[in-house]
Amino acid sequence: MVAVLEIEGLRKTYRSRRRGERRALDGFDMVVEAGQVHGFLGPNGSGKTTTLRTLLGLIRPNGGRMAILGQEVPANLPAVVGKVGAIVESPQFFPHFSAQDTLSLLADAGNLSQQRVPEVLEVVGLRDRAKERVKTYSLGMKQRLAVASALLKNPQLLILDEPANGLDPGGIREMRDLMRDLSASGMTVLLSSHILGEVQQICDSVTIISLGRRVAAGPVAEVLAQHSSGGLRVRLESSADLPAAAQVLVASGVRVDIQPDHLLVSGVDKPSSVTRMLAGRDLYVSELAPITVDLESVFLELTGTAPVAGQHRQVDQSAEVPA
Ligand SMILES: Nc1ncnc2c1ncn2[C@@H]1O[C@H](COP(=O)(O)OP(=O)(O)OP(=O)(O)O)[C@@H](O)[C@H]1O
Repeated sequence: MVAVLEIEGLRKTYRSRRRGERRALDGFDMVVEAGQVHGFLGPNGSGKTTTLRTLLGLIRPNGGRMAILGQEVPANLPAVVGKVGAIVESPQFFPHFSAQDTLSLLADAGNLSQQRVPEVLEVVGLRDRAKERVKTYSLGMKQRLAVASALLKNPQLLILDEPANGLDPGGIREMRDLMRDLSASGMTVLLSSHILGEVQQICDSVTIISLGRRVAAGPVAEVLAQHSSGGLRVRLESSADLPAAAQVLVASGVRVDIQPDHLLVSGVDKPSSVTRMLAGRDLYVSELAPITVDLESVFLELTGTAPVAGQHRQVDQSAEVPA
């Protein structure tokens, strides 16, 4: 696999009079391979936008290295900038311009073919409103215009910060299909999002950032598997047999948690051994299912941001740099 994007040991410290020196990125690493839709996930303030802005040369890092399409950036940014489309934070458009005029202007400014304008308007579903002023657009329509502007140059790498922001459920689904189509056409997509169910459906791979450091990365299925307990849910034909079944399993060295209508079993090599052991004692299994984890629970565990009853979590992910 070819890496379209590589980040190693990226560091960024912000200085302000009020808060002193704060570390937003603390040796962050990320690799995005060609043709993937890659999810970039992290709690508020964990360093995602700082990473993307640093990558695009908008802010200067304090250390580490980055490469886009094999070119070290920011040094070689001019050589790759034409192959990277990005929306980082909500872009602002002239409110009195139509989508068509906006894109036409951007195409001119970027020395791109005007033919791309109707093509991208069609792709993002704005064709029928293309001649109306941007100030009459809904949030979701402005978001679609932003994606259209990033697609104008038919980039090899598309970077989208919260692209589903403000989209209705139909729009979210269209955005999902659009990203799949773009990826199928060979484009690599880096997608920063907080909608984890969506990320789990769209993305091939993910990087999770917390406190300016990578806490997980890899294909979505692998990240989920690494954090799955490997446990099983076991139901019996009769719930009255659960205590007896638990005794049999515990005696064979398996960990068992008795629930009202099933057992949670962990530490089993082969699920079939559970069925065999219990059937040998005339206890019959009616359901044996692996306990699955989703991206949201993995994210909450790894970033330590699961809600705690009675507490209001304060959002501050940057760390104070010791004097
Ligand atoms: N210009 C700035 N000056 C000072 N601190 C900043 C600046 N920009 C960002 N920070 C701080 O850096 C940390 C990381 O912010 P960043 O915007 O990268 O987070 P994020 O992961 O994109 O968050 P969100 O999910 O809320 O968009 C935060 O603590 C933020 O307050």
